[in-house]
Amino acid sequence: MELKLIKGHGSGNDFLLIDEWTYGYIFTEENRHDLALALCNRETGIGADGIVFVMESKHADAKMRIFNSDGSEASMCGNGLRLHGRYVLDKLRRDEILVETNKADLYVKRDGEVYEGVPAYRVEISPVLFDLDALPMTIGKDRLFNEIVPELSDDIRFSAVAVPNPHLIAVGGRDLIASGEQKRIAEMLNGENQITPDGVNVSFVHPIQKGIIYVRTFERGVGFTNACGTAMSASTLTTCQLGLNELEEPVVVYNNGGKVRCEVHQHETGRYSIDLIGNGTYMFEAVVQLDLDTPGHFQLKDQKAFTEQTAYGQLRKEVELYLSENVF
Ligand SMILES: N[C@@H](CCC[C@H](N)C(=O)O)C(=O)O
Repeated sequence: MELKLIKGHGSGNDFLLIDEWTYGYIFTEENRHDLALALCNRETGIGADGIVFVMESKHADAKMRIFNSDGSEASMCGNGLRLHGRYVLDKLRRDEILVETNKADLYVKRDGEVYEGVPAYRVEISPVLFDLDALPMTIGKDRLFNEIVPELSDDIRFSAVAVPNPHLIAVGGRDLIASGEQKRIAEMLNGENQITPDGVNVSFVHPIQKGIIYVRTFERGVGFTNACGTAMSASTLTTCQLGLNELEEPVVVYNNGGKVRCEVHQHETGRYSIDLIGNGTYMFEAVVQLDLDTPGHFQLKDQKAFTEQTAYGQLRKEVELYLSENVF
């Protein structure tokens, strides 16, 4: 069959966008898993952190499903939702839509520019759950906020939150980022283990100054990525709870692939939601010729690059300079 796709990214977290809805592709669950494994491989495939599927929704404007590069499905993806949302906003010629995801219906809105020539999209990150059962995480307690978990480290404090995909967050100085501990702990928690049997996204956060943080994430199902939208949202929330940032105030979040803005809201019921605002940039479109039974043997045809990457390249250069002066 011939499969049309767009490769794009949110903060350098790159995805293949496949529109099942418009093109009427019929996939089984196994097909989606196999496509992610085959096409996301950076050596033998096209290369990406995951596949974002655009689907029809029975009650919302569209539906998103996200598969990590290892073929596993995630319940949510913040950077992927911006890319998906941009595609659907353009398709429906709207400024705001509601997107069905695995566990919630979330809004996506156009929101000015994140940088000159780089349009921004605001997406809702919700629900926010603190019970460790929601991750799941088993350490003999119900919640984890800024505490040492002896099974993980003697001196790094962790907080856990599901948005609703699972996140473990440590906040500290430049030495924490440079420690090498993130890889060790994340690999342990994403291998066979009793603490996080489904794996977990692990982020190390460096507060640069009030209103500005840096986040690096080891993603479940992928490994280190340039950025993870749900992780940056969850990390901003944790810094607010620690008193380092303010609720309702924009926080600039630097990452290895660019920067976004996050705003944490607390509602009357006490529940939190987070707005994640950043780019959804297209890199190229192409047609993939493959047999769904053997997606590893594919042919990439009619590849056409989008020029909008140039403006993003400028943003990225500025971010690299900022990070070299303030983080590394
Ligand atoms: N990069 C994503 C999150 C993708 C899913 C994650 N790896 C998981 O398995 O939970 C984002 O931008 O949020």
